[in-house]
Amino acid sequence: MTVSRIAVGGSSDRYEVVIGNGVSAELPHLVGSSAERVAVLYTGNTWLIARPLVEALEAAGHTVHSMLVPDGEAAKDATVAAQLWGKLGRAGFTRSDAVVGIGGGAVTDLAGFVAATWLRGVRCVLVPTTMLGMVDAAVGGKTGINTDEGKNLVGAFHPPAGVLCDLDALSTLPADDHIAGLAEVVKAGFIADTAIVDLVESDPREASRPEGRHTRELVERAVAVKAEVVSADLRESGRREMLNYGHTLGHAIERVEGYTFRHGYAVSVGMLFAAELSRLDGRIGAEVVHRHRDVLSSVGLPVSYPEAAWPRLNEAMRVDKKARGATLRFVVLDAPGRPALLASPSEDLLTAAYRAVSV
Ligand SMILES: NC(=O)c1ccc[n+]([C@@H]2O[C@H](COP(=O)([O-])OP(=O)(O)OC[C@H]3O[C@@H](n4cnc5c(N)ncnc54)[C@H](O)[C@@H]3O)[C@@H](O)[C@H]2O)c1
Ligand SMILES: O=C(O)C(=O)C[C@@H](O)[C@H](O)[C@H](O)COP(=O)(O)O
Ligand SMILES: [Zn+2]
Repeated sequence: MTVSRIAVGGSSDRYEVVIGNGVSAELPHLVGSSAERVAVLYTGNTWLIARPLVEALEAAGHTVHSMLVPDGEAAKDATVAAQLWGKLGRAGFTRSDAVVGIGGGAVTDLAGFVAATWLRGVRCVLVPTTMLGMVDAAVGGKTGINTDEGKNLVGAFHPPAGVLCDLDALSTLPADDHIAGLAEVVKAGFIADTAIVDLVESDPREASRPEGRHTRELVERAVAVKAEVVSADLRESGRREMLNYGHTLGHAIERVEGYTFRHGYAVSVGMLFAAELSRLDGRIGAEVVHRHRDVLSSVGLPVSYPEAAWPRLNEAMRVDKKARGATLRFVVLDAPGRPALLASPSEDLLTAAYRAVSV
């Protein structure tokens, strides 16, 4: 059994992302012996994965508090976080105790946020169970919840103590959720490691299946991209912004849809929009835009959105975290593998780019 270990962070906050089949068995070791109490956050869809891990933690001598949270984006809500703070308080969680998140990106974002805020920060271990969670959400220490005003508007940077990407978990993931995760994989390809794009292009059908022969390499390569970027710039004061490629429009779509549209799907449309912006700003040729459209649609990701939504999307983009005052800032490409920032594009440019991705 091959296990890959990708280091993230510097000397003071170093942790590993462990990738392989069966690696969630390492959970008790990562939680560590100093934690007496362990809160395990899971959803109805991840209980079968969480139950043996809860039993392993109990066998290791921890008092486990299993905490069911709502499925999907409904978990990333202030009322859910407040309920969990109440449970931690009533159970007497102290600074030596730990929080574990077992689920997709929504659960790991919530678990990280609760761990970051409880007593101003306790140990957190993440066991992502979706493709998207493994390649992106659980890595890098961005935690957060949504508000009515926008996506991830409340949160904290709180790196986990470790991340266990157990590829076995992907066997029960619905196909649409696997495909949504491929959007962040392709993103890592276009911003940094174009071998990822080559790999998906070489066999889109294989890439679309969790058990496909390229899955492990896609996870490893995307995690390596994220690890390298967040190790250099945890708090997003510069370089990390590249990981937001496709997210300015993507988050606006999620908000306009009331957070019912898969994050990965929204990012897919958002990436095509960012590619069109790059082309219209004279940075890349039409062939790079075609490459985006072809590779994203080849795995079943959406590449267009209704034209009539533009006024609402344009307004929703204003709360993007990369904005500075009234200045909108977009991650664009100078070439595949060379991201750049575009500040204050004109309304005409934005409208033209949207027209190119709308139906
Ligand atoms: N913090 C970050 O850096 C970061 C990065 C990317 C995305 N995100 C966030 O991640 C979230 C999206 O994550 P997601 O795509 O994993 O969605 P998700 O967490 O909503 O999970 C998708 C669905 O899959 C189900 N599921 C999870 N694992 C399963 C399994 N093994 N078998 C069967 N069903 C399973 C879930 O219950 C859910 O219904 C968004 O909120 C996004 O903002 C955060
Ligand atoms: O880790 C990052 O940095 C990213 O931007 C990764 C994104 O894929 C992710 O969706 C992130 O949650 C977006 O962050 P936000 O700061 O734009 O809310
Ligand atoms: Zn994302």
